[in-house]
Amino acid sequence: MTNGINTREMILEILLQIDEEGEHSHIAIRNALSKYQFLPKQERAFVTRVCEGTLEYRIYIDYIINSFSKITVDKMKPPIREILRSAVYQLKFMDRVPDSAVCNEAVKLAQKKGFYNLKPFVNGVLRTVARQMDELEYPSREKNLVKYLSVKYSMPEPLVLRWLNVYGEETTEKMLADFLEEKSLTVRCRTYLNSVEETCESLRAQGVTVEDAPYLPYAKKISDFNHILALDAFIQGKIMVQDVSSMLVAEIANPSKGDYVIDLCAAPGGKSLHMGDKMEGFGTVDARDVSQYKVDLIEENIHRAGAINVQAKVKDATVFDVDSECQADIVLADVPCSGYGVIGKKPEIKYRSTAQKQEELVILQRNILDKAAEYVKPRGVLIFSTCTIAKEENEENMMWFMNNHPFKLESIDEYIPDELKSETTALGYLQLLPGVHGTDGFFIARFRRK
Ligand SMILES: C[S@@+](CC[C@H](N)C(=O)[O-])C[C@H]1O[C@@H](n2cnc3c(N)ncnc32)[C@H](O)[C@@H]1O
Repeated sequence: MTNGINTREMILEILLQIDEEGEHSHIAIRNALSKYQFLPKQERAFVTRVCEGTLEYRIYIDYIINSFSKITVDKMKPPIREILRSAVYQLKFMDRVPDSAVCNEAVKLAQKKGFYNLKPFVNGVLRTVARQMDELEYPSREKNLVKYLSVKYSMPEPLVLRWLNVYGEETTEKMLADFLEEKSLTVRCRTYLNSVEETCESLRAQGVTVEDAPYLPYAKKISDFNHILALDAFIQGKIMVQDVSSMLVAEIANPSKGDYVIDLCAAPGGKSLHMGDKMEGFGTVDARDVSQYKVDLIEENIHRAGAINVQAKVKDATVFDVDSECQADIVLADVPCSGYGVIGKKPEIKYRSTAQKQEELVILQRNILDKAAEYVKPRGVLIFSTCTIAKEENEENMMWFMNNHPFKLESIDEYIPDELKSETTALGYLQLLPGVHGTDGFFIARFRRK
């Protein structure tokens, strides 16, 4: 209990919002923490870790609970289920709170939420878990590889199976392990108006640890800070939160100073602003997205960056815009996708994916690519990118596009670091895999209009 706010209750509310109301985890956590701004740093960190950890390890945790409870997790009332899950996360993965306190707090919370008669059940399950979880037998790797990987890395079986078929056992396991790794935040130091060194000095002066991120000299990993909103380098627009994989998009697009660039799915504006910076304030980046809410996010970033050559507009990329026909030197189609490449940052993605959603996404992506093709000038460039590792959304869409539009793939080797060059980059595309390339999972293809 801190200043009248029960952190366990906060955790429960956040988890229910994510699971029952479908909220994104980072938004549910951010909203709850900004409501209780006076919470000390340590308590904020505790709430964040328990929420994120409970979500990341849900399948693993449910396996433990189901091994000791007569009622399986899927039959429990949602508040009881989340109270048990978050308590088991603390018992299994955190040393900060003694086991007995974890159990007592969970029982008290169940009572407070009106489940007086379930107090003995919550108490019984948690005390048994605390006593016996280390002797629990997990699925056998030899007998059932899919189930073993699913429980160990808390990944739904259909996704494990799909990746085993595409990427094989070794790569799949590397990706699964990487999704659960805690990572520092990656930022792009804007080189257009400041030197990287000045920006790093400003960060270090505020106690931030700054390390090199892979591949790009202006990409840095930052840690040891309480809130990014309090960092001068952030307030002054010297850094943008962006994964290296996403920075590679502007490298591969390689815009020239006076270009006209259309970014069809731009919010919150990471790649638009990067391209604007590479154009050193000249030319125009038309940053579009489907709703005013999304465009407001781009505007916020344009304002913070003080970017003069990026403009944000509401425009639905599935609706043909006659005024843009054959106008752009470069079109970026960074399309909405399944997001499997960023499961490490948004763990709820793994529990929400279905085959039907995936099929609908491919239809939407092709619809957007059809329009994107029309906006590229003759001999202009189209960049197609996603933050996923699904072949249907990446390579298969790329092949479909080439077969249906007057474009050809073009080598990206001159725009990327040597470590990333391969047979596919010589052809014109790059699939980055988590745990293999040290970035989020990401796909980028570069086409030239004939
Ligand atoms: C992968 S995100 C874009 C990230 C962005 N390019 C960046 O670097 O910050 C995909 C975006 O597509 C947008 N989107 C979805 N459907 C759209 C549509 N029909 N027209 C335009 N944008 C759309 C979503 O709102 C979302 O912001």
